[in-house]
Amino acid sequence: MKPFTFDTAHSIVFGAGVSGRIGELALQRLCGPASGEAASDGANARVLLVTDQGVVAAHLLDPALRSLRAAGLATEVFDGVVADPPEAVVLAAVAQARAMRATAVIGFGGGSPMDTAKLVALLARTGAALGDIYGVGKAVGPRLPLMLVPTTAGTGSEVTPVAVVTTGAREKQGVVSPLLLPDVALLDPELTYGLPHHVTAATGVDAMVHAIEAHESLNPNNNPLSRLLAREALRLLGDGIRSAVREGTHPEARCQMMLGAMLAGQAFANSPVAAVHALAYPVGAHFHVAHGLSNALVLPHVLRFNCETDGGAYAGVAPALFPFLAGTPASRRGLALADALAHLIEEIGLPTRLRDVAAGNGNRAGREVLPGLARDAMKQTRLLVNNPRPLSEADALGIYEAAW
Ligand SMILES: NC(=O)c1ccc[n+]([C@@H]2O[C@H](COP(=O)([O-])OP(=O)(O)OC[C@H]3O[C@@H](n4cnc5c(N)ncnc54)[C@H](O)[C@@H]3O)[C@@H](O)[C@H]2O)c1
Ligand SMILES: [Fe+2]
Repeated sequence: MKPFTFDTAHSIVFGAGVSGRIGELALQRLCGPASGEAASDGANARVLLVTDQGVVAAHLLDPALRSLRAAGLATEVFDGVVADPPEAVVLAAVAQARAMRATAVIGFGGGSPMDTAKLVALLARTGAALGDIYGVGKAVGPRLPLMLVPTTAGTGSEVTPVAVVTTGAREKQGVVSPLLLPDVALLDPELTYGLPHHVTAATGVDAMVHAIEAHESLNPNNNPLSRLLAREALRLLGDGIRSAVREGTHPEARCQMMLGAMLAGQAFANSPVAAVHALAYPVGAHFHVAHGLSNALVLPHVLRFNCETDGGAYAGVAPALFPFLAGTPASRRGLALADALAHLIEEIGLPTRLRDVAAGNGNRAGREVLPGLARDAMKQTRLLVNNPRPLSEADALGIYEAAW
């Protein structure tokens, strides 16, 4: 067996309604002596809670703020995060943290607020410049004590060492460092009850892609723990997604989605994703569609491409997501998985063709944009090296043509 490393959040707290205890947990885990603070009664603690307007409008914050203040923690809110956060937003949040001399940071929302909070915890403490820490292992600590509270079930950011920032009109960069793993990941499925059905669907597919790509990743650190977690993630996500989309307050389905997304996050945090994400990033950037939907649009086509040279690809992972595929011969399971996913994506109400998003949402692009997308996808070498099959620019264009 190959040696491997597996990192995750220091502590994971999961349960329906558990965010009502956020004040008590923050006091114990972010303000005690373990966090480097002399006082453990919260008297000197100043918490910055990082979130976005959608989370505020959904009234998810009020109980959390009451709980934090009841625990005696002075708390300020930064609610200026936007989806796919640009550098300017991260810097504005860092400035607020510095101005209030924050002693701890809480990220509360989807991947966008959680990623922003990770960078705030790091930059507010060290004074480093954001531009200097893009890439793998460039960040230097220490960081402020950090808690992450997801309100979508998709990115798994609460357990990944990654923060993604939009750096130009159409480019994203990642900061990758174990320093970004939080002290506490607090998972309360009730926070997702009001998530709109299209966000539930898109973020749920994002989580599935994390698990599928982690399981098959060519990364040298692909490991048995990640594969085990990926299969369990897919079992939970496959079981829960239709009910969660249809009936947002379905307690069991929301638990399955939130736990499944977190397990998928743990899997890909230690066995990184590949070509589906590499080809999804340009789609999101050019057509301004959500991360999960970008993944859904290219997913079946990348899987079919990967199966062309290896009929047995995905044979181990397919039945975890779709138990009926256990009866399909291993040599045909990968293609059957691609077909079943295409069907599921349509069933949960997501657009299925690139041309659907290229022509809507304020966009007017025709298929002449596809070579530009293929060129941009090739910049994601960090991800492409993990793909089970080598992929050229011509291959990327072929996949976009198939997805158009
Ligand atoms: N760090 C990582 O490991 C990682 C992994 C994948 C993606 N990402 C990044 O995460 C971001 C995407 O995150 P996301 O898909 O969670 O979306 P998001 O955080 O951008 O949120 C999407 C929308 O949903 C709303 N929302 C969130 N929770 C809600 C709730 N409970 N009820 C109602 N509305 C709610 C938000 O206000 C927002 O409008 C992208 O920037 C992507 O690059 C990070
Ligand atoms: Fe993703």
